[in-house]
Amino acid sequence: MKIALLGYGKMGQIIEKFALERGHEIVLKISVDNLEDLTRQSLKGADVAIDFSTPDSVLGNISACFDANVPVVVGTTGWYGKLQEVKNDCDSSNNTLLYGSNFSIGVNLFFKLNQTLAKLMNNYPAYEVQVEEIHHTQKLDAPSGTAITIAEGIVDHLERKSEWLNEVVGTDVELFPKADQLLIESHRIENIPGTHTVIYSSEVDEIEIKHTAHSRAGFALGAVVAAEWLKDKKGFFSINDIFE
Ligand SMILES: NC(=O)C1=CN([C@@H]2O[C@H](COP(=O)(O)OP(=O)(O)OC[C@H]3O[C@@H](n4cnc5c(N)ncnc54)[C@H](O)[C@@H]3O)[C@@H](O)[C@H]2O)C=CC1
Ligand SMILES: O=C(O)C1=N[C@H](C(=O)O)C[C@H](O)C1
Repeated sequence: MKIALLGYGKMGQIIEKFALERGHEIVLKISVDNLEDLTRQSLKGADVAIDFSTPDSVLGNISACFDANVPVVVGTTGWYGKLQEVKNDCDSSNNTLLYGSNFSIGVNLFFKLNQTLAKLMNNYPAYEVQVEEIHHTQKLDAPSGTAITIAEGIVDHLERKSEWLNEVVGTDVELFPKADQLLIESHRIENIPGTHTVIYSSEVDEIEIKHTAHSRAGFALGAVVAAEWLKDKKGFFSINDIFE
Protein backbone atom coordinates (compact mmCIF):
# COMPACT_ATOMS: atom_id res chain seq x y z
CA MET A 1 0.00 0.00 0.00
CA LYS A 2 1.02 3.59 -0.58
CA ILE A 3 0.76 5.39 2.76
CA ALA A 4 0.63 9.13 3.58
CA LEU A 5 1.86 9.95 7.10
CA LEU A 6 0.10 13.02 8.49
CA GLY A 7 2.28 13.80 11.50
CA TYR A 8 5.89 12.67 11.45
CA GLY A 9 6.81 12.99 15.11
CA LYS A 10 7.40 10.28 17.72
CA MET A 11 4.60 8.06 16.39
CA GLY A 12 4.86 8.88 12.67
CA GLN A 13 8.52 7.81 12.59
CA ILE A 14 7.88 4.44 14.28
CA ILE A 15 4.86 3.83 12.05
CA GLU A 16 7.11 4.40 9.01
CA LYS A 17 9.50 1.69 10.27
CA PHE A 18 6.72 -0.92 10.71
CA ALA A 19 5.05 0.05 7.41
CA LEU A 20 8.29 -0.45 5.47
CA GLU A 21 8.94 -3.78 7.25
CA ARG A 22 5.47 -4.95 6.15
CA GLY A 23 6.18 -4.07 2.51
CA HIS A 24 4.36 -0.73 2.27
CA GLU A 25 5.60 2.47 0.68
CA ILE A 26 5.54 5.91 2.33
CA VAL A 27 4.56 8.42 -0.35
CA LEU A 28 4.03 11.50 1.84
CA LYS A 29 5.30 12.64 5.25
CA ILE A 30 3.79 15.80 6.74
CA SER A 31 5.07 17.63 9.78
CA VAL A 32 4.95 21.22 10.93
CA ASP A 33 8.00 21.87 8.70
CA ASN A 34 6.33 21.07 5.36
CA LEU A 35 2.59 21.70 5.78
CA GLU A 36 2.49 23.19 2.25
CA ASP A 37 3.15 19.67 0.84
CA LEU A 38 -0.28 18.50 2.04
CA THR A 39 -2.44 19.03 -1.06
CA ARG A 40 -5.35 17.25 -2.67
CA GLN A 41 -2.94 16.12 -5.39
CA SER A 42 -0.29 14.77 -3.00
CA LEU A 43 -2.91 12.93 -0.92
CA LYS A 44 -4.43 11.35 -4.02
CA GLY A 45 -1.13 9.52 -4.52
CA ALA A 46 -1.81 7.47 -1.35
CA ASP A 47 -4.06 4.41 -0.84
CA VAL A 48 -4.48 5.37 2.82
CA ALA A 49 -3.44 8.16 5.19
CA ILE A 50 -2.40 7.66 8.82
CA ASP A 51 -2.81 10.70 11.08
CA PHE A 52 -0.77 10.99 14.28
CA SER A 53 -0.53 14.77 14.41
CA THR A 54 -1.93 17.17 17.01
CA PRO A 55 -5.35 17.90 18.51
CA ASP A 56 -5.33 21.29 16.71
CA SER A 57 -4.50 19.94 13.27
CA VAL A 58 -6.31 16.61 13.10
CA LEU A 59 -9.72 17.94 12.00
CA GLY A 60 -8.17 19.88 9.10
CA ASN A 61 -6.22 16.78 8.08
CA ILE A 62 -9.37 14.62 8.15
CA SER A 63 -11.16 17.18 5.94
CA ALA A 64 -8.24 17.13 3.51
CA CYS A 65 -8.46 13.31 3.32
CA PHE A 66 -12.23 13.45 2.74
CA ASP A 67 -11.69 16.08 0.04
CA ALA A 68 -9.20 13.80 -1.72
CA ASN A 69 -11.36 10.69 -1.08
CA VAL A 70 -8.49 8.94 0.70
CA PRO A 71 -9.32 6.55 3.59
CA VAL A 72 -7.75 7.74 6.84
CA VAL A 73 -6.67 6.01 10.07
CA VAL A 74 -6.74 8.53 12.93
CA GLY A 75 -4.60 7.87 16.00
CA THR A 76 -4.49 11.48 17.15
CA THR A 77 -6.41 12.11 20.37
CA GLY A 78 -7.94 15.24 21.88
CA TRP A 79 -10.74 15.78 19.32
CA TYR A 80 -13.49 13.37 20.44
CA GLY A 81 -15.91 16.21 21.22
CA LYS A 82 -16.25 16.49 17.41
CA LEU A 83 -16.68 12.76 16.78
CA GLN A 84 -20.34 12.89 15.74
CA GLU A 85 -19.70 15.85 13.40
CA VAL A 86 -16.81 14.00 11.74
CA LYS A 87 -18.93 10.83 11.41
CA ASN A 88 -21.66 12.86 9.69
CA ASP A 89 -19.11 14.40 7.29
CA CYS A 90 -17.63 10.99 6.59
CA ASP A 91 -21.01 9.41 5.85
CA SER A 92 -22.39 12.30 3.80
CA SER A 93 -19.27 12.51 1.63
CA ASN A 94 -19.13 8.71 1.24
CA ASN A 95 -15.65 8.55 2.75
CA THR A 96 -13.73 6.15 5.02
CA LEU A 97 -12.21 6.72 8.46
CA LEU A 98 -11.08 4.51 11.33
CA TYR A 99 -10.16 6.07 14.66
CA GLY A 100 -8.83 4.65 17.91
CA SER A 101 -7.68 6.15 21.17
CA ASN A 102 -5.17 3.32 21.42
CA PHE A 103 -4.06 0.87 18.71
CA SER A 104 -2.23 -1.63 20.93
CA ILE A 105 -3.63 -5.15 21.33
CA GLY A 106 -3.02 -5.04 25.09
CA VAL A 107 -5.08 -1.90 25.66
CA ASN A 108 -7.93 -3.20 23.50
CA LEU A 109 -8.03 -6.36 25.65
CA PHE A 110 -7.87 -4.09 28.71
CA PHE A 111 -10.93 -2.16 27.42
CA LYS A 112 -12.95 -5.42 27.43
CA LEU A 113 -11.70 -6.41 30.89
CA ASN A 114 -12.61 -2.94 32.18
CA GLN A 115 -16.20 -3.25 30.92
CA THR A 116 -16.61 -6.72 32.42
CA LEU A 117 -15.28 -5.55 35.80
CA ALA A 118 -17.57 -2.49 35.73
CA LYS A 119 -20.62 -4.75 35.13
CA LEU A 120 -19.58 -7.04 38.02
CA MET A 121 -19.22 -4.05 40.35
CA ASN A 122 -22.93 -3.17 40.02
CA ASN A 123 -23.49 -5.75 42.77
CA TYR A 124 -20.76 -4.33 45.04
CA PRO A 125 -21.51 -0.72 45.97
CA ALA A 126 -18.81 -0.71 48.69
CA TYR A 127 -16.18 -0.16 45.97
CA GLU A 128 -15.34 3.36 44.79
CA VAL A 129 -13.70 3.54 41.37
CA GLN A 130 -11.04 5.84 39.93
CA VAL A 131 -9.00 5.96 36.69
CA GLU A 132 -5.36 7.06 36.55
CA GLU A 133 -3.26 7.77 33.48
CA ILE A 134 0.45 8.61 33.28
CA HIS A 135 2.11 10.02 30.14
CA HIS A 136 5.25 11.88 29.06
CA THR A 137 5.40 15.63 29.57
CA GLN A 138 5.11 16.51 25.84
CA LYS A 139 1.55 15.18 25.70
CA LEU A 140 -0.80 17.99 24.62
CA ASP A 141 -4.16 16.56 25.75
CA ALA A 142 -5.51 15.49 29.14
CA PRO A 143 -7.08 13.17 29.94
CA SER A 144 -5.56 10.77 27.42
CA GLY A 145 -7.85 9.40 24.73
CA THR A 146 -7.33 5.94 26.22
CA ALA A 147 -8.44 7.16 29.66
CA ILE A 148 -11.58 8.63 28.06
CA THR A 149 -12.38 5.27 26.42
CA ILE A 150 -11.81 3.52 29.77
CA ALA A 151 -14.01 6.05 31.61
CA GLU A 152 -16.77 5.68 29.01
CA GLY A 153 -16.56 1.89 29.44
CA ILE A 154 -17.16 2.37 33.17
CA VAL A 155 -19.91 4.99 32.86
CA ASP A 156 -21.72 2.80 30.29
CA HIS A 157 -21.61 -0.34 32.49
CA LEU A 158 -21.53 0.79 36.12
CA GLU A 159 -24.93 2.17 37.12
CA ARG A 160 -23.66 4.37 39.96
CA LYS A 161 -21.47 6.51 37.63
CA SER A 162 -23.00 8.87 35.10
CA GLU A 163 -20.10 11.06 33.90
CA TRP A 164 -16.32 11.48 34.21
CA LEU A 165 -14.24 14.49 35.17
CA ASN A 166 -10.51 15.09 34.91
CA GLU A 167 -7.87 16.38 37.30
CA VAL A 168 -4.32 17.03 36.12
CA VAL A 169 -2.12 16.35 39.13
CA GLY A 170 0.38 19.12 39.85
CA THR A 171 -1.90 21.98 38.84
CA ASP A 172 -3.69 24.12 41.43
CA VAL A 173 -7.11 22.73 40.57
CA GLU A 174 -8.29 20.01 42.94
CA LEU A 175 -11.64 18.38 42.18
CA PHE A 176 -14.16 16.88 44.57
CA PRO A 177 -16.23 14.45 42.49
CA LYS A 178 -19.86 13.79 43.42
CA ALA A 179 -20.94 10.19 44.02
CA ASP A 180 -22.06 9.71 40.41
CA GLN A 181 -18.89 11.26 38.95
CA LEU A 182 -15.85 9.21 37.97
CA LEU A 183 -12.48 10.87 38.54
CA ILE A 184 -9.72 10.51 35.93
CA GLU A 185 -6.40 11.56 37.43
CA SER A 186 -3.75 12.59 34.85
CA HIS A 187 -0.04 12.56 35.70
CA ARG A 188 2.71 13.93 33.45
CA ILE A 189 6.15 12.38 34.00
CA GLU A 190 9.20 12.43 31.69
CA ASN A 191 9.49 9.55 29.16
CA ILE A 192 6.40 7.49 30.08
CA PRO A 193 4.84 6.06 26.85
CA GLY A 194 1.44 5.43 28.51
CA THR A 195 0.19 3.75 31.70
CA HIS A 196 -3.50 3.34 32.56
CA THR A 197 -4.93 2.00 35.81
CA VAL A 198 -8.47 1.37 37.03
CA ILE A 199 -8.74 1.11 40.81
CA TYR A 200 -11.73 -0.19 42.78
CA SER A 201 -11.23 0.57 46.45
CA SER A 202 -13.31 -0.43 49.51
CA GLU A 203 -12.72 -0.13 53.28
CA VAL A 204 -11.17 -3.59 53.35
CA ASP A 205 -9.33 -4.05 50.04
CA GLU A 206 -8.51 -2.82 46.56
CA ILE A 207 -8.69 -4.27 43.05
CA GLU A 208 -6.45 -2.74 40.39
CA ILE A 209 -6.22 -3.46 36.66
CA LYS A 210 -3.32 -1.82 34.90
CA HIS A 211 -1.85 -1.57 31.40
CA THR A 212 1.73 -0.38 30.99
CA ALA A 213 3.10 0.33 27.51
CA HIS A 214 6.83 -0.50 27.51
CA SER A 215 7.34 1.51 24.29
CA ARG A 216 5.33 3.00 21.39
CA ALA A 217 5.81 -0.12 19.23
CA GLY A 218 2.39 -1.63 20.03
CA PHE A 219 0.58 1.59 19.07
CA ALA A 220 2.55 1.93 15.82
CA LEU A 221 2.19 -1.67 14.63
CA GLY A 222 -1.52 -1.53 15.47
CA ALA A 223 -1.94 1.58 13.32
CA VAL A 224 -0.34 -0.12 10.30
CA VAL A 225 -2.49 -3.24 10.79
CA ALA A 226 -5.56 -0.96 11.03
CA ALA A 227 -4.60 0.70 7.72
CA GLU A 228 -4.31 -2.74 6.09
CA TRP A 229 -7.74 -3.72 7.50
CA LEU A 230 -9.32 -0.47 6.24
CA LYS A 231 -8.05 -0.80 2.67
CA ASP A 232 -11.15 -2.33 1.09
CA LYS A 233 -13.77 -0.95 3.49
CA LYS A 234 -16.14 2.00 3.18
CA GLY A 235 -17.58 4.03 6.05
CA PHE A 236 -16.85 5.14 9.61
CA PHE A 237 -15.12 2.67 11.95
CA SER A 238 -13.41 2.50 15.31
CA ILE A 239 -10.57 0.19 16.40
CA ASN A 240 -13.24 -1.80 18.22
CA ASP A 241 -14.58 -2.96 14.82
CA ILE A 242 -11.27 -4.75 14.20
CA PHE A 243 -11.25 -6.45 17.60
CA GLU A 244 -14.88 -7.55 17.26
N1 LIG B 1 -4.11 6.05 19.17
C1 LIG B 1 -2.92 5.65 19.63
O1 LIG B 1 -2.65 4.44 19.76
C2 LIG B 1 -1.90 6.68 19.97
C3 LIG B 1 -2.20 8.00 19.82
N2 LIG B 1 -1.25 8.96 20.02
C4 LIG B 1 -1.64 10.32 19.69
O2 LIG B 1 -1.03 10.66 18.45
C5 LIG B 1 -0.74 12.05 18.41
C6 LIG B 1 0.71 12.26 18.03
O3 LIG B 1 1.54 11.76 19.03
P1 LIG B 1 3.15 11.90 18.94
O4 LIG B 1 3.66 11.33 17.68
O5 LIG B 1 3.64 11.38 20.24
O6 LIG B 1 3.31 13.49 18.90
P2 LIG B 1 4.52 14.34 18.34
O7 LIG B 1 4.39 15.71 18.93
O8 LIG B 1 5.80 13.62 18.52
O9 LIG B 1 4.22 14.43 16.77
C7 LIG B 1 3.22 15.24 16.22
C8 LIG B 1 3.58 15.53 14.77
O10 LIG B 1 2.53 16.26 14.15
C9 LIG B 1 3.13 17.26 13.35
N3 LIG B 1 2.16 18.27 12.99
C10 LIG B 1 1.90 19.47 13.59
N4 LIG B 1 0.92 20.11 12.90
C11 LIG B 1 0.58 19.30 11.87
C12 LIG B 1 -0.36 19.40 10.79
N5 LIG B 1 -1.15 20.47 10.63
N6 LIG B 1 -0.45 18.36 9.91
C13 LIG B 1 0.33 17.27 10.04
N7 LIG B 1 1.25 17.14 11.04
C14 LIG B 1 1.36 18.14 11.92
C15 LIG B 1 4.32 17.73 14.15
O11 LIG B 1 5.26 18.45 13.34
C16 LIG B 1 4.85 16.38 14.60
O12 LIG B 1 5.63 15.80 13.57
C17 LIG B 1 -1.16 12.60 19.77
O13 LIG B 1 -2.47 13.11 19.68
C18 LIG B 1 -1.17 11.36 20.67
O14 LIG B 1 -2.06 11.48 21.75
C19 LIG B 1 0.00 8.64 20.43
C20 LIG B 1 0.35 7.33 20.63
C21 LIG B 1 -0.58 6.24 20.44
O1 LIG C 1 0.17 10.87 23.52
C1 LIG C 1 0.54 9.70 23.73
O2 LIG C 1 1.73 9.41 23.87
C2 LIG C 1 -0.47 8.63 23.76
N1 LIG C 1 -1.68 8.95 23.43
C3 LIG C 1 -2.79 8.08 23.35
C4 LIG C 1 -3.85 8.52 24.34
O3 LIG C 1 -4.09 9.73 24.45
O4 LIG C 1 -4.46 7.66 24.96
C5 LIG C 1 -2.42 6.62 23.44
C6 LIG C 1 -1.24 6.30 24.30
O5 LIG C 1 -1.64 6.25 25.63
C7 LIG C 1 -0.08 7.25 24.10
